[in-house]
Amino acid sequence: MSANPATNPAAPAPRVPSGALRALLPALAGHRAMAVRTCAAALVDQAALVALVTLAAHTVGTALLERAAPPPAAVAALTVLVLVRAVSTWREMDLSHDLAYRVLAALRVRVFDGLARSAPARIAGRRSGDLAATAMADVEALEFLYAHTTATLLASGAVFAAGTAVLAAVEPWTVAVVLPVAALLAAVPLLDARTRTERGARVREEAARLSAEAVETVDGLRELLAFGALDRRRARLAERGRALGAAQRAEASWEAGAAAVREALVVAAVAGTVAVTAWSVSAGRLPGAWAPAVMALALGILAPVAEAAASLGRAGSLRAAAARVGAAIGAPALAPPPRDPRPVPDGPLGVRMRGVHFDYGGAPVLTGVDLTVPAGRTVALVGASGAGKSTCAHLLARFWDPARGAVELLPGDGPPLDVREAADADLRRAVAVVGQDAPLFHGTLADNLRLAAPDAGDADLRAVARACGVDRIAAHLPDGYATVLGERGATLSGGQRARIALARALLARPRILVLDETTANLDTAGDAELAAALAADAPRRATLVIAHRAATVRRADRVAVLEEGRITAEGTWAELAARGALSRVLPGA
Ligand SMILES: Nc1ncnc2c1ncn2[C@@H]1O[C@H](COP(=O)(O)OP(=O)(O)OP(=O)(O)O)[C@@H](O)[C@H]1O
Repeated sequence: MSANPATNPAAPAPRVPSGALRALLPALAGHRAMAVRTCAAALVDQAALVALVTLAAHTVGTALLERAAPPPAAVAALTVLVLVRAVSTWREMDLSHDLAYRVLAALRVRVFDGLARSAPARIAGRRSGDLAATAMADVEALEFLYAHTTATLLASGAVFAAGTAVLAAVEPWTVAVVLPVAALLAAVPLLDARTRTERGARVREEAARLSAEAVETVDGLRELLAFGALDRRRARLAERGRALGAAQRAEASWEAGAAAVREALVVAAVAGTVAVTAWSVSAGRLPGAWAPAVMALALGILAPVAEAAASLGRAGSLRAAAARVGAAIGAPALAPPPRDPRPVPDGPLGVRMRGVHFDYGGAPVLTGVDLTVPAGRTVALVGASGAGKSTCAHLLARFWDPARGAVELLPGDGPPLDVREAADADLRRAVAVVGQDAPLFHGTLADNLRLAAPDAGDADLRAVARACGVDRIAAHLPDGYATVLGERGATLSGGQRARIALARALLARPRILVLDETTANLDTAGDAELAAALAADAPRRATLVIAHRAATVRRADRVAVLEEGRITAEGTWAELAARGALSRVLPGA
């Protein structure tokens, strides 16, 4: 079993870059006016409370000494302060949460943009549950930072400064008690900032792991059941849950310790203030009636400092979440948008890979692929499993860029256009890739078909659906094309999903179509039916077919063999079969 940092204190703590919290603060920039209003409300809220307790203490002290009812003006002022405090508390909470939720909504979109920009390689390297944790739980955790920390810190600082000035004017010795206690309160979260960050990072990491395991388990429930692996998986989930619990417990007990230290400091401040005030009264420096007010003011300005110190401490444990969100937001684009995008010319298009080298950060996958699919032609790409065929498909659609070489669009007239320079929207309209298990989305069958062509009319939709056999699927669904498909199309068979995925691509009328094992889930008759659907307007597009099935490959105009990272043979089926170039990659050819 792997060492668990939450249960094994010797394990290296997750590394969190410094400045992670600060790096996210510009997210407030778009909401400056609201942030200022939130800080103002927090300031009024805290100031009203300090004024209220100070005035109340003074009123009671005076009434006791003079044995007289408090004057109506003092009662009225106290009433007003209670009302101001009530309204400002409501206003501060309302504004701070409004601000926090607006910022979080914008952050979620930016995290999604970052993932989309760096997908799909990034997604391949991380588990989807982990990504979901980043996008949702980490962003959610930051609510505390935006809603509670920033405004609390500023307001308590201002109230403390003003209160200290008043104390200094009335009885300077009380400042000698208040200042060191406030300094210690502020220092506690700073002193243990590093370990606090590490503990917070462990909690978030364990939560992300648990989320990844849970998503994977639910996704693979059928396989786990079929292979009798459910109990083992359950035990693993329980272990992950325990690890998360241990990390949370470690964080909570430290938090409890920090709270106890804060309380002890406040108690010391109470004792010190009582002693100093008594001494001041007995020395005749302070009128007796003022003593309760001075004590109330001293403690009243320390309470927000203690609260701010607690917020600062909790914010420190959010550093890991902030770092992950920041990393997702700042993820570099794997296919950066062109600086000076060029439109993709109208008319027929071919596509060419020229000297393409590519790797996923490890061993080279493609080492100089030269492959041309002319407009109006169909080329089949064959190769052993893992040879890099899907990688070629993804490069053609510009999910990634080659390390060396180029992918070029070949217009009927005019020079080749490097896909790195093509306007993204034009490129997406021109090129479609249909994989073996293209995911469907929660929504109606018609919505799924219109994914790439939202404006396609009903007549076009039905014609394409008929050609791909999707009309027969719709006929068996309760509401036909208006039937809501389950998440990822889970209610459909693999072959049905393949038909819908192909119809979805054809409806968008791509000029370059890449079929990556699209019909692998279909029987021979289904494969032939989809081939006929494709043949109908094959002359008006360039088609690259990646397949392991001989019948599918045979229909192509030309066949290219991908081996050891490059094209080792190319020609018609008959030519290659005669040379024996296909037998290695297509058994029986
Ligand atoms: N996202 C990824 N990150 C890292 N390595 C990857 C990634 N995708 C593919 N690979 C690796 O790149 C190599 C080529 O994979 P690719 O999917 O292109 O092969 P393929 O020829 O399409 O295989 P198959 O016929 O089995 O689908 C393999 O070694 C694979 O493990």
